[in-house]
Amino acid sequence: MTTARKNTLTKEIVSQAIIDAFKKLNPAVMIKNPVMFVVEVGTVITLLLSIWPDLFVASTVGRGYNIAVFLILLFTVLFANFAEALAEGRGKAQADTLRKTKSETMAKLVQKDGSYKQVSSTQLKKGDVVRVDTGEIIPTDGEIIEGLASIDESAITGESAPVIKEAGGDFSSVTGGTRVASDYIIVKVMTDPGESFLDRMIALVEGAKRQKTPNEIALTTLLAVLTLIFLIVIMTMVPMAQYLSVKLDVATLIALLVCLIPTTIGGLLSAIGIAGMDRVTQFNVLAMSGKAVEAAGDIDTLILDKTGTITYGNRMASEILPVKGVSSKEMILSALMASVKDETPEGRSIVELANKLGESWAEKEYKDAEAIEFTAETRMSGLNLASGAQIRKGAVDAIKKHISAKGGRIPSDLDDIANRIARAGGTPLAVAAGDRIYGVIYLKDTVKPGLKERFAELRGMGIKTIMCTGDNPLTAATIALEAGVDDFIAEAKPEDKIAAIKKEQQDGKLVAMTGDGTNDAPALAQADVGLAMNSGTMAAKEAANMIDLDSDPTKLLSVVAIGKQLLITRGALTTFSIANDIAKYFAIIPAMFILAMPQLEALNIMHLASPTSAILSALIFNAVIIPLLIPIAMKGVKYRAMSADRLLTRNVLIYGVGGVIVPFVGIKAIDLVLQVLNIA
Ligand SMILES: Nc1ncnc2c1ncn2[C@@H]1O[C@H](COP(=O)(O)OP(=O)(O)OP(=O)(O)O)[C@@H](O)[C@H]1O
Ligand SMILES: [K+]
Ligand SMILES: [Mg+2]
Repeated sequence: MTTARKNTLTKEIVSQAIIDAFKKLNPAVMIKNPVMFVVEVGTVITLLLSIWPDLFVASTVGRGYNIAVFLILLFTVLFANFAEALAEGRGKAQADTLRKTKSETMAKLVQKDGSYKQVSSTQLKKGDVVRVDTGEIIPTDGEIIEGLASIDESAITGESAPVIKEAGGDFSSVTGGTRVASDYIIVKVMTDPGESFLDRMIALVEGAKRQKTPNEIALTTLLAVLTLIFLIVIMTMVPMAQYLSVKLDVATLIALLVCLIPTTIGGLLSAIGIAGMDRVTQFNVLAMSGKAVEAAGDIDTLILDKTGTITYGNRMASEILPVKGVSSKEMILSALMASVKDETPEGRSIVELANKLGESWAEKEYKDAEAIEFTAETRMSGLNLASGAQIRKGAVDAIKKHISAKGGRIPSDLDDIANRIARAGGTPLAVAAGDRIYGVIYLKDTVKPGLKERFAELRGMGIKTIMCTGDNPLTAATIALEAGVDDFIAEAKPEDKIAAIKKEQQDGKLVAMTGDGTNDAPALAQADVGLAMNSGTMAAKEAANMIDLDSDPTKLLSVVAIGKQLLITRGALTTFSIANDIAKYFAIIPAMFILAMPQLEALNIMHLASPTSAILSALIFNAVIIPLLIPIAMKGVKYRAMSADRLLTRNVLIYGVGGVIVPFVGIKAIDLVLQVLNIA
């Protein structure tokens, strides 16, 4: 698994966050966080009370008390703003590193007449065609339409090993900012200026485009409702106090309100969200929205493509086997003829092998032949010669159908040869010319290491893995066994992948899918979380809501872990925050009514020194708990792959019970300090 890029909190990020904390005091900004907005209103009122203590009612406490309450409330709001600013600051730093890779480059725009015109990469529009030679930077995201080259993607992925990219097939898309290491390529620009994946990643990480996620909106609403309820509770206290002929100071009422509303989670909520998104980008995954990251935390089923995901995918032809009655030379030649115009990696590897086996075919022979492109629908490719002869290669069942339709017969040993290849986990391609099948090509593929353990880990989290492949059942079964997936679908057409996703979704399951090919695009769009490989086609990346810049589909497991961690962190701190408030009842209520109802002394289990000290201690604790929890909010609670309910009980214990106990200790400690300093 790619180690996350470390994101240290530098001095300038912290100092900038302090400045931003003050800037965020602007009510127009604060209103977005209802809980903290109420605290800000309270701060303003206590400021007025510090100037005119008798503003509302004749004040029974000194000006000093009002000033103390005002200052503590001001810091409560500043601490909350600081937490958010810190998270944003870290995101901005991350965006700056990304922006550096988007260096401004000159590009060779291919004109209509074939000449090149030097333009700046920022002027390239969707549809433009540029030529990139060895050593040059690819100016923006696009698809290779001509040529083959090795691309150094280290600027984006940090991996220095160049990857082969070529026109056609699933490895044809290139990302702006990467460099052509050998040969040249002609690239069709696929994104408008400012719309490239990097631009979107930067906008997202900077929080500019970070719209609230469903989970966050729900929680914010809950917190707003809680705040409203406590506001009403406090309002009803005024007549009650009058009835008891107890004089209640406005500053004390505001202090009680702020202690009771969920300011701890209210102050940390956005920091948790921003930090969660930030963790995703640290894993080199570009998430289109926070929603996608959270959905990843709730995934039940993972649908994985075989070729290029579970296996390395650069399937190479390793043997060319004739059926009985066909000479090896004839078979090799027909395999060559079926592949000379096949741009896919499979096709190229067959030509290479045929050439190595001593066969070649003069270009003039097939120059005007019609190329039949491979598609996931037909699962065949080949040539239609000018003479009318048709040469095909493809999935065995597809070729059988093709030959039977021509009235040809199926060789008796075809299945044995094909099944032997499939049982070895290879992909057999049958080859036919006219109405005759000549033999089978053995496309070799290998399963990526370490998958078995990762899938077992997912199973531990209650996530089911399904391998979905266009390949034949035997090959699929062999690979599925070797990779250790829970289930597989063979000979899957794109609509079968979508059907599999819809079936799971109908069972109320959230489905995540990785893919890289164009035939994966519709399924990636249908899935709740679609992770496209950066090496995949643009169509796949456009359809997905996440892109893995390292093109490592097992990265989805990290994304799932991050998504889960984000949800758990938010849940844990909310539990802590609510639990937190219980202790404050014991600190403040007795303090407020002790004079009228001495029997309330029984509630003063912390034996706080005096009513004012009790209230100030609770208020100070309520403020400092926010910065104290910033590290957990930013790093996320420790997350280990264990079953969801075990994890839940663990967190309820720590943050629930902890949330009740900690304030008692904290408030008592502060009360003692206040005594020592004999402030109150
Ligand atoms: N270039 C090609 N020419 C002819 N047939 C091909 C070619 N590439 C693949 N095939 C055949 O088409 C089948 C389906 O290909 P497809 O890419 O949809 O699935 P896959 O690559 O085998 O597996 P996955 O769906 O996991 O990518 C392959 O199993 C193979 O038999
Ligand atoms: K509170
Ligand atoms: Mg494929």
